[in-house]
Amino acid sequence: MNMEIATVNSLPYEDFVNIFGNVVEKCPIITAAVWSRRPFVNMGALEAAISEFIDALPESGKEGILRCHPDLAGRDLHSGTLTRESQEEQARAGMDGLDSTEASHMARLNDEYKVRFGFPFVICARMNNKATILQQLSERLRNERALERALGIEEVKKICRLRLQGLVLIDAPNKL
Ligand SMILES: NC(=O)N[C@H]1NC(=O)NC1=O
Repeated sequence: MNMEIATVNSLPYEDFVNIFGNVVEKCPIITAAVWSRRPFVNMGALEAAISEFIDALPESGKEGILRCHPDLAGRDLHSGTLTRESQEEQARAGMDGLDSTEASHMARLNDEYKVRFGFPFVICARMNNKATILQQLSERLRNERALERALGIEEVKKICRLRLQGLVLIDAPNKL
C-alpha cells in the first residue's frame, strides 16, 4: 500500500489525470485540481481531498457534477456510449437486463426526477440492485431539492470510493 501511494504521488499530472480522471464521472477537472494536494499519505487521503473539493463547490457546481452522470438504464446505456466505469456499474446492478415494463417504469421515473430537480437521479449502482434502485428512485422523487442535491452528492462520493479502490487493486499496477 505504501509503495502504491508512493507511485501515485510520483505521477506527473498528465498520468494522474489519465488514471484517476473518471473517479468522479466525466469530471476530470476534480482529479486535475487535487493533484496539487500531493503527497497523499494513502488512498484515503486522495479520496478525502476529492470530497473536500466537492464540498467546497457552490451548489451550482454540485448540481453540475450530478448533471455529468448518465441516467441509469438510459440512452447512453442503450447506445453503448457510457464510460467504461459506468457501463460496468450499471451492468452489475442489472440495468442492462430490464424487461420492457421495468425499462419504461425506470425511464418515466428518471424523467420525472429530472423535470422536478433539474439534475439526474444518482445512486451508487454497485451498492444496489434493480429493486432497490427503483425503490430509491420513487422515494427520493418526493424529497426537497436541497436534500436531493446533498443525497446525490453523497452517492457520487460512494461511486468515487469504489472506483478508486478498483483502480488501485486491479488496474493501477498494470498501468503505472
Ligand atoms: N445516474 C447514476 O446514478 N449513474 C450512475 N451510478 C453509478 O453507480 N454509475 C453511474 O453511472
